[in-house]
Amino acid sequence: MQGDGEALFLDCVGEVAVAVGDDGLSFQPLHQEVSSSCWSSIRLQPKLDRLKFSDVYAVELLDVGPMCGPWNTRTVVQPKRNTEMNRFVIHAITRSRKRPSPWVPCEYIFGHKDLKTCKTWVEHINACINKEQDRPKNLMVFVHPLCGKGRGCKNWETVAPLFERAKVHTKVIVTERAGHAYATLASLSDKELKKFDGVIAVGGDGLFNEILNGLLSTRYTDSYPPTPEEFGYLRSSKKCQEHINNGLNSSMSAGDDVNVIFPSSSNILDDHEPLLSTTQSAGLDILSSNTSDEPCNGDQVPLVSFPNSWFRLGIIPSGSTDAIVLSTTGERDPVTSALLIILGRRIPLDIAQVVRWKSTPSTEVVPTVRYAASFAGYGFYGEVIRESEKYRWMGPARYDFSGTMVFLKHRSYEAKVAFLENGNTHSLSASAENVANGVQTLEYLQNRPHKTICRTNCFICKGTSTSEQILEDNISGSSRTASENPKWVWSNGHFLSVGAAVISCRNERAPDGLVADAHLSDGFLHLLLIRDCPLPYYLWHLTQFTKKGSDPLNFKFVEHHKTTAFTFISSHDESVWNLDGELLQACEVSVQACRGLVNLFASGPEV
Ligand SMILES: Nc1ncnc2c1ncn2[C@@H]1O[C@H](COP(=O)(O)OP(=O)(O)OP(=O)(O)O)[C@@H](O)[C@H]1O
Repeated sequence: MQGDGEALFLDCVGEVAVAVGDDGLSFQPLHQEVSSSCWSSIRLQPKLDRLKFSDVYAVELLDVGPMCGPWNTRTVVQPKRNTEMNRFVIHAITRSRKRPSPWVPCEYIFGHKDLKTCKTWVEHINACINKEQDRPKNLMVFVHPLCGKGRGCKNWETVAPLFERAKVHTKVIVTERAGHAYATLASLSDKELKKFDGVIAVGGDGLFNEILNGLLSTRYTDSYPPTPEEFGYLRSSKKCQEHINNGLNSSMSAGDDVNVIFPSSSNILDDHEPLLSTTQSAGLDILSSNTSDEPCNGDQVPLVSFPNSWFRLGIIPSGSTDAIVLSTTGERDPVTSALLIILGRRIPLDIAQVVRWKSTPSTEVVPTVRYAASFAGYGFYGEVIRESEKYRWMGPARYDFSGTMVFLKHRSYEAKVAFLENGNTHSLSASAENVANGVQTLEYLQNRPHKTICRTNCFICKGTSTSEQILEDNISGSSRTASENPKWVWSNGHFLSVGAAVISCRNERAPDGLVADAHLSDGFLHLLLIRDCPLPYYLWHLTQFTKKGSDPLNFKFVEHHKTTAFTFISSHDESVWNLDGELLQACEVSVQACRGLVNLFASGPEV
């Protein structure tokens, strides 16, 4: 099988010499008649002569069956068309050169007169693909049956055979209510969780957000976001201490005064939102072994903590909003996502940790932790989600309808925002006085930083310190790393919206996303403060998002700060936040970017 290779018959191509290399197979046609045009027959990539094991997800022995010669050569090459042979098939992926993002399953069917030869090839290729690192063997899959237009189950049925073929075991749970996935994961013992290589959401951003929160609620034990001194929650540490003393939190350590370690088990206190209610039993057999046989862990430190290098999350896009999938794979395609999962692709993802200190100005301070993978937004963004709940019967169209209603109300909210200014990171600021002037000046346009788009193998996310990166940082005026002495900068006034994008948040309405140059794992949030401005300017700003290559942040009433953390205070009674499309009532929050907190089955967008 090495060297010059063994002669096999490749369906639709003819006789080829197949050789096994370190990282894949190579094919050489044995007859000149097998021209390059034939090589690019329907099943193969143009001019493909090599198949990498990293792109192969299964190999199977087939029954004896017909093999076709080259479909477009005039000369008949041996053996003749439709000769019966012993066969085996290699299942792999293919991509088009023009549009590399969608991954398409393809088959290479090989034939040989001798069954034993076919069996030996299958065993050998299987051994090679089993050596491929990082492929999942056991996954927990949550299917949201009502997501999108009820596509969840159908999408899972479409991709499930790919997992079966690749021998990836799946434990499938069809969700019965909002909060089901959260409750299952939050109450799952670490011993049970460790049996899985990852969790997959067959749904939209909302289901993914639930899974994320269920996993992190008790397993991420780092400190709260930093807050400015003026925020004044020194008293909160006392509050947290009371919770610990009451036994609500077992893994808290005495940290600094303000930013104490306090995992979101405090969420138990809040039963108004499905995600925050953990008291309801998930009613699943996987929970039956929950605590009884958990190995004794003296320090009560969770066995599974985040970040870690082994566990991954995946999404089979099926929701009405699939911004996380679009921003991390470049496609909204269940098959592409399934193949990225099966082949074990990996990318770290920043997560926003959002601590709600108060839900309304009159309520007590009770810190509650939530996590968002794509976006946290207030004002317009929160109102659209709240309004859309009234029109659930409309399906996904409710977002357009409520967006229009909220836009026409043109409501602004008085708030104070403080963000950490990190040395060289760029800030494009508006001031309250000149918002009515609309777009930015020519000087701004000339000085604005160069955009570095996050792509597959993004050097900014990898954090490598290459000379190109230093050069790029100099050109862009931005820096990957936070400054050692960041300072708090306050921005007060009336805002139409306040939003923090963790990733670009591409979606079908906004092809470049909310922030085109946001990165998947650079450790930064993009804080967007939209000051009150005349309605037509706001409309102009919003419509810019729908055009590829436009600059929606190029308005004087828009502030854009690349930061690692911010704090928000509003005295508004009905303050609501939109976290990955899910509602959270909160008038005081602190937010921080947690760099690479989780890993995704993805390889970055090929944009
Ligand atoms: N079986 C279920 N019944 C009702 N709601 C569910 C169920 N399973 C999950 N949910 C909740 O539905 C919400 C939306 O889920 P998801 O994002 O997957 O779908 P979607 O179609 O994009 O939804 P939406 O349009 O409401 O954002 C999430 O908050 C999730 O917790």
